[in-house]
Amino acid sequence: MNDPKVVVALDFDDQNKALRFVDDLEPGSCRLKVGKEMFTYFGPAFVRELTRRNFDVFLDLKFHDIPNTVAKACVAAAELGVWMVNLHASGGSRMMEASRKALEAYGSERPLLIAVTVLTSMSAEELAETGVPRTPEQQVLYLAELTKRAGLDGVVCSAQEAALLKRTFGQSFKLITPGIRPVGSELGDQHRVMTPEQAISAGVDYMVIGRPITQSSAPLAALNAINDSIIKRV
Ligand SMILES: O=C(O)c1cc(=O)[nH]c(=O)n1[C@@H]1O[C@H](COP(=O)(O)O)[C@@H](O)[C@H]1O
Repeated sequence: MNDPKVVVALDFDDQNKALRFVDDLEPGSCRLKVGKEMFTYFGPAFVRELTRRNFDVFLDLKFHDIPNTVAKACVAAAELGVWMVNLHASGGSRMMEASRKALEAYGSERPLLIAVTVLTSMSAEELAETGVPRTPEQQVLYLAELTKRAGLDGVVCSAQEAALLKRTFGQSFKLITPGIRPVGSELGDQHRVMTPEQAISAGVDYMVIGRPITQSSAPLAALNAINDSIIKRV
């Protein structure tokens, strides 16, 4: 596969277990995501080990801080050689623009810079609880607009919002969607979910999938089944 669509979320608390899991994977069949749990336990060395094995790594630390701090954190991610890095769009356009500019020095080698809109675990009620006076869909659209104007590569959103965002912002604006659940798998803490086939049909560029693969009794078979299910639609 030239451009694997599945980004496996490596949310393990044991590095050796994670690496044994990765031993069975091919860089051509998926990309890998390192998030807050693994990065806090195992740090940059773990990320370097994955890039050494030729995997594209999405460093998912969802930066949200003052513009100078986030821009420098994005540079640190570029130094690590990751494929993609993210920040929270709600940090504002000045923070996003500073980060984009800081990555310009890396030219075509720079990581993709992606903004999180509304977390896929959030329901309408939970979003309202944070003081946002919009539906999740309206807020995703609002933050995606801010992200596009700041010149970032795309957003993290739910696949439920993908068709609307592709229509509004065009094909080149990348959509990365967690909250993916193959038919029959448990929702866990996710709320705004879709199946892999639905997500690809909606125009999603990359799907982040964790527990349905990593917690499966046959993880490789679970990944292969997802890849097979979307291959006709890519
Ligand atoms: O940025 C992310 O990756 C992310 C954004 C979001 O809105 N929702 C979301 O679930 N994620 C991440 O995507 C992964 C989803 O994992 P599973 O729910 O196990 O498939 C987790 O590692 C989350 O941290």
